[in-house]
Amino acid sequence: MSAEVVVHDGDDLLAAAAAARLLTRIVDAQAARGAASVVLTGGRTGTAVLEHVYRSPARDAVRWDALEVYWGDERFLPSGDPERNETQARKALLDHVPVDPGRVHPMPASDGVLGDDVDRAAAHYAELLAQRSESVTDFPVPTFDVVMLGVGEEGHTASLFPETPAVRESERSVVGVRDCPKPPPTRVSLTLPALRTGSEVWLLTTGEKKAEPVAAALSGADPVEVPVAGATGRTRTLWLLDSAAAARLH
Ligand SMILES: O=C1O[C@H](COP(=O)(O)O)[C@@H](O)[C@H](O)[C@H]1O
Repeated sequence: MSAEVVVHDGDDLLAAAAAARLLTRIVDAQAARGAASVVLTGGRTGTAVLEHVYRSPARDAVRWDALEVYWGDERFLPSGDPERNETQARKALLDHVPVDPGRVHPMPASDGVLGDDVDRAAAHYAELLAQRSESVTDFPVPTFDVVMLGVGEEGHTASLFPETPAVRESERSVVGVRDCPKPPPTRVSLTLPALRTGSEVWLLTTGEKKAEPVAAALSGADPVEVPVAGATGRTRTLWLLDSAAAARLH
């Protein structure tokens, strides 16, 4: 299945349009199944999308108490740290809508009950996903209606960086990641096989620095070298770009 690419004229327009898509996808899934499940991304674009969801009048069409929320990756920092993807998502949206706290599933923090062992944190999140698995796919993770992901300048997605054991992982759904080239160095990430269980995978990114990895991924790069090239959805892979990030596409 080929990827779809939608290019918007500017980062704010991209975030607004992606927010509209996300609201529609959640409402449709809830109408069909009574529930919806999303995987959030960190980063500027992913957070801007959540801010737009919060500002949209259509947010009231969502049954927030019937939404399962997961994360694709997390910076392994103390709870509440402003650099945590969870903290940013809560500030942008989750603190302002009536989500069911029992359905919001942040990755562990480095000062939590599991201690500061990132591998233990990853195993714990993998167990949480396995317990919520509905066997829609061969991998022990829940049904994800939408997996939202960002793109790093060197082609990383979630916290899967080029040429690392994490991007090569094929058995586990969640891994601890150390020595990341982008700070903070220690992170927790879903693996490519886990991300690929998503019904729809959306890659959101903006800016000229992302043009090269975007072009490489869409030209069929090896995911070990350009991890975002390996992030595909079961029914849809959708790239949502601004003009600058799309500049090297032909
Ligand atoms: O560190 C991270 O960065 C990427 C991309 O972020 P951006 O600000 O360049 O859009 C993000 O996808 C990932 O979740 C996050 O942990």
